[in-house]
Amino acid sequence: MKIGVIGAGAWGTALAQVAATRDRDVLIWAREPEVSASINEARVNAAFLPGIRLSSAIRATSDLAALADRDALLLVTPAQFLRSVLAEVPVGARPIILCAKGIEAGTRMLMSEVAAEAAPDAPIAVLSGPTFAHEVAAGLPTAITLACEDEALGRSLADRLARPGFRPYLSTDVIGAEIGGAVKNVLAIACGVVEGAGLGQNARAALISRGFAEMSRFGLARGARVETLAGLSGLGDLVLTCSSTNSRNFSLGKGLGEGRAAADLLADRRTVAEGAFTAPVLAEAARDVGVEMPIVDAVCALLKGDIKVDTLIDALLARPLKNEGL
Ligand SMILES: NC(=O)C1=CN([C@@H]2O[C@H](COP(=O)(O)OP(=O)(O)OC[C@H]3O[C@@H](n4cnc5c(N)ncnc54)[C@H](O)[C@@H]3O)[C@@H](O)[C@H]2O)C=CC1
Ligand SMILES: O=C(CO)COP(=O)(O)O
Repeated sequence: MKIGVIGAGAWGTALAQVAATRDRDVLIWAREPEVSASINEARVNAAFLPGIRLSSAIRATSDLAALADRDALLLVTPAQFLRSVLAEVPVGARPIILCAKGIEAGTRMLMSEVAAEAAPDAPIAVLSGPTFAHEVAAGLPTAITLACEDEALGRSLADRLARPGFRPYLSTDVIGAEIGGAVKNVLAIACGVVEGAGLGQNARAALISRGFAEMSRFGLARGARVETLAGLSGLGDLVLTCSSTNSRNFSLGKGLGEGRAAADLLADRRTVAEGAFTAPVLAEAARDVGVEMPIVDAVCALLKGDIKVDTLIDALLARPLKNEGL
């Protein structure tokens, strides 16, 4: 199975590196010609994954047509660009593995729903979990969920990607795997705010727990399974991303917590903080299914610049007491 990777940001590059540990022919599409050149000539992705020496089995191209000979495609552009990129690739009936974490603005669609529209004949899998790209590319031990409704295809894709240090766990719950990854990015912004505002470790733990309750309420309303939400792609990724400034979403939140404006923090960024795009569309999607997500609403308000951090924290803490259950 010849693997093609579409998107040469940090995560696409790390996944190409994973595929290339056993495979002598991995092709990655980079939107930026200078990134293709850097991978092909210097064996490094200086723009998006600096400091990692890349396998000589990875070839880069900036021509999407070059992916025509690939047997399976990993889609690793940011979520808001999945549809436009798929429109340019004649995917046909080749399996696609969706790796972006987000919800499409405007349509409120999950990535699998976008892909089903844009590449209707392609079998779909989702790859999502606690996976900082730098650690994966450096070969550090990592576990991840690979969800595919077709169990036999899921198994063959997992076998194709698995390495001793990279363990896919199989699931058939595509929606559940996607919801965990999309929601945790917004919650990571909230945890960053707690850090930036100096609110302490108790507050961070409370936010992870109550954030998980929000993720679960929304996930269950959308048909996700409990064990997926409590697994690698849900709780696992929530804990990782809420714990470290290695997360772009957590760092964005930290800046907000320190009182900086979202517009300033987001201006001129080359790397993506998906939670900033997901937050408003997630809040709308939650309202569609009648689910309360107060932490997500708070992140939206902060990103819009509608409210100051102190006022927001006071409002969250003043909410009526309630039962802990969902
Ligand atoms: N970096 C990480 O550790 C992980 C990232 N992800 C997810 O992978 C997805 C991609 O993130 P990263 O690789 O980190 O990106 P990145 O932040 O490293 O790079 C940004 C990417 O956006 C691409 N881009 C910019 N404008 C574009 C356009 N108009 N059309 C298509 N692509 C465009 C750039 O070419 C580049 O590949 C995101 O959804 C992210 O949440 C998932 C797991 C881990
Ligand atoms: O998804 C990730 C880790 O699983 C990466 O998180 P950030 O996008 O916040 O850096």
